Amino acid sequence: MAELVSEERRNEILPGLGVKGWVGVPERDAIRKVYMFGNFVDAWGWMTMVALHCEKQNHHPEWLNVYRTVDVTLTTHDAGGLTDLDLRIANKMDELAEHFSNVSFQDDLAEPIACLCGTADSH
Ligand SMILES: C[C@H](O)[C@H](O)[C@H]1CNC2=NC(N)=NC(=O)C2=N1
Repeated sequence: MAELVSEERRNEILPGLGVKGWVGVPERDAIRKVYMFGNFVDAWGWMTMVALHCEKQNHHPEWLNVYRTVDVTLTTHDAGGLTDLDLRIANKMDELAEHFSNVSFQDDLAEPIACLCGTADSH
């Protein structure tokens, strides 16, 4: 089974994801990003590309689409928190979003990603 990301690796990786709009989820060992695409078709197209990738990896996001926004939460249910699978999928999501013009992310989400540094120790 995939292991929770170590504190050392969190300190190394999470700040970079934070710059790209990923935040921590209150009370959960999970990361979240709200993408805003140019329109619904782009949002859905991106979700389709991501879904095929996730199915291949057998690792699936919690996500919600409303019109041109996609609110994504990543965590590994089997492990009860963040694993490398989540970090890899987060990077893949950002990479696939680059195929679209006029994409942004919501940057006023509450919880800074740094709050997840060290969370692995408490499990
Ligand atoms: C049986 C199957 O491998 C598991 O249920 C997979 C499927 N996709 C998953 N996705 C996520 N996000 N977490 C999991 O623990 C998980 N487990």
